[in-house]
Amino acid sequence: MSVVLDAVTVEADGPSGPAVLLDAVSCELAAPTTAVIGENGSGKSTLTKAVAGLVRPASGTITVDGVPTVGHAKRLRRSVGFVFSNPGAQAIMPTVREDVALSLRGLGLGRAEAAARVDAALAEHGLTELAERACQTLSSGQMQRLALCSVLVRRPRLVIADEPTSLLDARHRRIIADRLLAPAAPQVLLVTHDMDLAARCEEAILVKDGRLHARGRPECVIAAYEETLA
Ligand SMILES: Nc1ncnc2c1ncn2[C@@H]1O[C@H](COP(=O)(O)OP(=O)(O)OP(=O)(O)O)[C@@H](O)[C@H]1O
Repeated sequence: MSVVLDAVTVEADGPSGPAVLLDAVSCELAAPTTAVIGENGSGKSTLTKAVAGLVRPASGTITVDGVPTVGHAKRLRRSVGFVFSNPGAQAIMPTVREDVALSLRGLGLGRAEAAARVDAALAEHGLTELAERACQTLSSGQMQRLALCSVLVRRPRLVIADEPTSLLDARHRRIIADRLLAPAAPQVLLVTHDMDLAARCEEAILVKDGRLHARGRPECVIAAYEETLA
């Protein structure tokens, strides 16, 4: 899918008038995997939330495969999945299985097909044994795997994941990274502070002070990031 940002500015109320969180960002993101890197507070989450239609630009436009993100939330939800950086906020159903199953509502699947898809997704994310557990009893890392599972089970064409491996142990970090970056996986827009993970993407962008500071091969963008930190 082609994600096109054209002069996107995002503002929020600040103590002395509107604060600019994103400042006239323009780019096209069409690589199978794109890493979004940058310092804390640089605007990475704001940018990805705007692409998912969760944040409304003050000016400029964003289109996903030609569909504007503003005013097309329902259509966007069919093809774009968003994994939040605080996974606890994402689980809404009492049990793990119910939470994953809820994601399939509205897709028109038969009961047996939906149940099979939920079982397969739970197994892929190492959650089978936790299927009947109350979501709120999961550890942070288990909750993060549930958040990703609940998004991927819908088979979105574009997955936007905000630091999806930040709470995982080394084994699960590798499993989830391999899954997200697999050739047959959906297109991925990945916010991360893990430079090894960023380096495995096809492309990277560097956000600095709400602006697009660099874009290109991950190794070049990571080098540009390191220069800004020097
Ligand atoms: N609703 C809001 N109101 C005011 N300021 C906001 C709001 N949302 C975000 N900000 C500010 O905008 C800036 C960018 O935030 P954002 O969450 O996009 O950063 P980030 O690059 O994802 O950071 P991190 O790496 O820490 O997750 C930060 O200074 C943040 O405090």
